[in-house]
Amino acid sequence: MKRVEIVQIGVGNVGRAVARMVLKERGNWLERWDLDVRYRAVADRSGALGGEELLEEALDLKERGGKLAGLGVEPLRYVISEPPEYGVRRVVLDLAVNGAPYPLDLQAAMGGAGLVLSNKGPLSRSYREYRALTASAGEGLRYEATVGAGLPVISTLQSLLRSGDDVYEILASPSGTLGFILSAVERGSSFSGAVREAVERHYAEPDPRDDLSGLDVARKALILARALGRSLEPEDVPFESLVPEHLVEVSTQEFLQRLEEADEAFAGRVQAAGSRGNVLRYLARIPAEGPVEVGLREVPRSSPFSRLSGAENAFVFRTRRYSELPVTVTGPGAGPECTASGVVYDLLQVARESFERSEEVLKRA
Ligand SMILES: NC(=O)C1=CN([C@@H]2O[C@H](COP(=O)(O)OP(=O)(O)OC[C@H]3O[C@@H](n4cnc5c(N)ncnc54)[C@H](O)[C@@H]3O)[C@@H](O)[C@H]2O)C=CC1
Ligand SMILES: N[C@@H](CC=O)C(=O)O
Repeated sequence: MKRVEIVQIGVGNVGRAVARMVLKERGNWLERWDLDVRYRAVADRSGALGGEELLEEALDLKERGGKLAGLGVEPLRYVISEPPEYGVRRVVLDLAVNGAPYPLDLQAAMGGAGLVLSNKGPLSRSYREYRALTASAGEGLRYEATVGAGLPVISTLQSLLRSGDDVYEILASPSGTLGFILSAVERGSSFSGAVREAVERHYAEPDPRDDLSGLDVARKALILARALGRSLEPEDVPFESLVPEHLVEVSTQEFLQRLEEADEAFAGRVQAAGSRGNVLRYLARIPAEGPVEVGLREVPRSSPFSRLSGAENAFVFRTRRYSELPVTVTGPGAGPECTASGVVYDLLQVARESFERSEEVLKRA
């Protein structure tokens, strides 16, 4: 039997969907691939809860907004520092937000653990830190869910590059939240109502201003650019904010309460574009060379981006082999269930490939 242990950082909307999917599906993995997947720990900001005894209770507690500390935790760094039992493969799932887990991700990767990310933070720090993480994790790193949630975006890009194609540029509408808000306002919803709905559907980042400011799109663009082989720094991807100036500094709670203050101006922008026969979409252009562009664009109704609705994303890959008719990946680009699918697929790939690699080494010895 091939034994795998998960250390999961982050038990938010995506984290809980992943844990529930693993608990539901793992019987099939055991039957199909002889893969025995268990939780070593789940962690939030208050610490790491070991084992599976209290896992269901922990998921319910987090759903209600509680902290794992209430169930008894140890520091996550202790769990990461302690190697798994002999023969057990560890996979760390970083499903937290922003860059804080980076040192632990790096430590885990250096210790030989697999690393699966939906968190864009660790891959969108300085280029030096990006290289340190990707070089340490090697083939054990997967990050499909960081761009386009469960859509096959990173894997499409990698398969184009690995098969020897030249990717000239990627054009994308990569924000579920901004796509949802812009298409809802086009249909007559208020900006405030659309933002609140994107939050309720768990499309948005914990602070929705990280979506509205363009930061989340810029991070995705940086991840794609780096996957294309470009050694860019975060400041090489400037982005255009849609957050009203006077609501930048207030708390998240106050921001959500005062959203109505932005309704009129936002509706005005959308209507102005409409009167010219266009729609607004928040887009990214990632060329193989030259500046990466991220911002709000007015696009004609004939553009494939204008047809996107709700949390739908689109990624258009223009390459040497696909120049006239580009490769396009489209579908829902946000939401806990879709994102969890991407994470769980990566987890299985990392785990199975890790066993395959060691079988090859044994065969050669
Ligand atoms: N919600 C979505 O549709 C998608 C989300 N993502 C990414 O997945 C990640 C998780 O998203 P959600 O679950 O929606 O957010 P969330 O806010 O519901 O959950 C994040 C969790 O991470 C925990 N956390 C934050 N910093 C931590 C740290 N240093 N150590 C341990 N735990 C920490 C928080 O306590 C929180 O429970 C984010 O990075 C997000 O950008 C990616 C694709 C789609
Ligand atoms: N907040 C993000 C979630 C996925 O990355 C989005 O809305 O696209």
